[in-house]
Amino acid sequence: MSDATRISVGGQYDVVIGTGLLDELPGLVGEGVQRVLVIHPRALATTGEAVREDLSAKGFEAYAAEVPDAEEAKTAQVAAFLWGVLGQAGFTRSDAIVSVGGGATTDLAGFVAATWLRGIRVVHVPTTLLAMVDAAVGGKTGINTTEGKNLVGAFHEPAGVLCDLATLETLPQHDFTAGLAEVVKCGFVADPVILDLVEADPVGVRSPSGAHVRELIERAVRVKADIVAQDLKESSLREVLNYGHTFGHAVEHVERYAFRHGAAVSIGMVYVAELARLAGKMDDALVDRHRSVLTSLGLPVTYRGDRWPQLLDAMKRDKKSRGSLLRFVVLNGLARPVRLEGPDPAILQAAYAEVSAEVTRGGAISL
Ligand SMILES: NC(=O)c1ccc[n+]([C@@H]2O[C@H](COP(=O)([O-])OP(=O)(O)OC[C@H]3O[C@@H](n4cnc5c(N)ncnc54)[C@H](O)[C@@H]3O)[C@@H](O)[C@H]2O)c1
Ligand SMILES: O=C(O)C(=O)C[C@@H](O)[C@H](O)[C@H](O)COP(=O)(O)O
Ligand SMILES: [Zn+2]
Repeated sequence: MSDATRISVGGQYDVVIGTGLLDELPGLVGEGVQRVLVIHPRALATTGEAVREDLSAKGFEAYAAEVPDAEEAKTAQVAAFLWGVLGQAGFTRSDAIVSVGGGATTDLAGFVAATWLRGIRVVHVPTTLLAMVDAAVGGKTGINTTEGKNLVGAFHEPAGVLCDLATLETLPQHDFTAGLAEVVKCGFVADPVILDLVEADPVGVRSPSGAHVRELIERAVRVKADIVAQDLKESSLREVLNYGHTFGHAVEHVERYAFRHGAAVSIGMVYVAELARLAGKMDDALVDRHRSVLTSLGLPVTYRGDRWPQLLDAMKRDKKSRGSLLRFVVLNGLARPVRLEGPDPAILQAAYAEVSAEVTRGGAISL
């Protein structure tokens, strides 16, 4: 009997969580589809080829394209390479893409699916914790430009998301830990039981086989599914999923993606908690809870203190900005997200001092 959990995203598609799910892939790719392109990163060459062979055995004209690992894949050049593959193989509007990989791969493959012939079918097979709980769900796709993170993209929902938990077994520890940052984010913005579960067993949840890991994945997916079902195109509510990302994306950009996304978001959540405290919206205990939960998982909560002009510049290009107005998602108490618009530049910098202070005292935890 299947152990799968199915979480519907607004009745449009399901996120399936379990093991041995690949049998479901041909059905999700769809009956009328002739050609399928499996897009996978270098690190998953064997898995990507196995998926391609399986689809081929099921009668599809199946191709595979290898892309660079991690953030190096999210470029216009790599997207153009994939458009070339699709063009040469003659992909039509009734053909499909399957992504097999982490969030960088699902973002890229989703973007290529959104733009090829103005939109073809895509199925995501996320293989990192972060991609399962966040990137593969909700239809945000994108690539980076020289100026910043995810600056080019489209909303393009998948036809389905298959989260095979067995794939997490080969994920390096630091990537699994980075994914926990987005799980914790869901705890702070919407589902505090997530925080209780992490606090009850911070060591156990750092392993894919940890007792509460599946529940954490399911809870985080439910948070995301519930929000994107109400506001796919981020006209308002969806912005809460960007908690910690204004500063986090700036760190990623300034560090030229040497930090994993989840690690940068971890620092970004502490930054925005400090900002909320300075704006009179968050008490000390909740700020401390950010630091203690994230630190207990081995996530970083500090950043070097000598990058303010670059960080501020990068934050201005955040998608929540409006004109010259910086906008942040902050918490006005646990699971009560609100907007903080155009904060006083003095508290913006003071919050930075709070996350950078510890670097000089004892050194940052890095991932
Ligand atoms: N679209 C969204 O809603 C959304 C949400 C969150 C994050 N993101 C994006 O997701 C990206 C981060 O995703 P990520 O943390 O999954 O990182 P990633 O995709 O960069 O993957 C991390 C590394 O793990 C490798 N890998 C993937 N699966 C593996 C496995 N099972 N075993 C061994 N190695 C494996 C990858 O090749 C890569 O080197 C960022 O670009 C971020 O902007 C998008
Ligand atoms: O789904 C969303 O909406 C999110 O904001 C989820 C984030 O975790 C994710 O990193 C997203 O890619 C950020 O989007 P961006 O619009 O700030 O580029
Ligand atoms: Zn994120």
